[in-house]
Amino acid sequence: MEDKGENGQAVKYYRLSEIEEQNTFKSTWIIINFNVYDVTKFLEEHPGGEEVLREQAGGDATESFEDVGHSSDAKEMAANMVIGELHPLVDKLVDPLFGRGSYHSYVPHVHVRGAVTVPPVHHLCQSNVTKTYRQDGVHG
Ligand code: HEM
Repeated sequence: MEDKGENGQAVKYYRLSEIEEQNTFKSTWIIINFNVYDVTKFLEEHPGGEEVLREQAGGDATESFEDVGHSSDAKEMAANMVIGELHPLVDKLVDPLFGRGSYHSYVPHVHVRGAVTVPPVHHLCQSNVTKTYRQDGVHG
């Protein structure tokens, strides 16, 4: 699926299942903040070592990336490795409470358009909260 990004350029969206397959030395992708990074060529150059990247291969590395407190230089380097974004629709049925720990970080991106999966109730509530104000000033 392609779409227009903020700067008008085409954005490539990858399904989680596609990303999960890219976990080999031949092709190593990671997700950070819904962006998909191809770090295959960077493995050996990574100052933190290739092992930490390999451990996150095919999955969501947002938390580990943030925990390290990477410098702004590191963030710039990462920006050059972006190949696309995580697809906004979750394509797998994952138990929201007992499944992968990283599931929750995908949830805010989920738009329910007849999708196979339903975000946890509290997220639905958040997006459905609407306030109506009646003309007599009483909050409905
Ligand atoms: C595209 C993604 C990444 C890029 C471009 C990147 C880049 C860098 C750079 C430039 C450094 C040197 C220190 C700094 O400038 O902050 C560094 C250190 C480090 N990185 Fe990454 N990194 C990436 C992803 C990750 C991930 C996903 C992890 C954890 C799983 C990780 C773990 C570390 C660790 C442990 C260090 C060493 C910190 C230290 O020695 O104090 N990095 N990384």
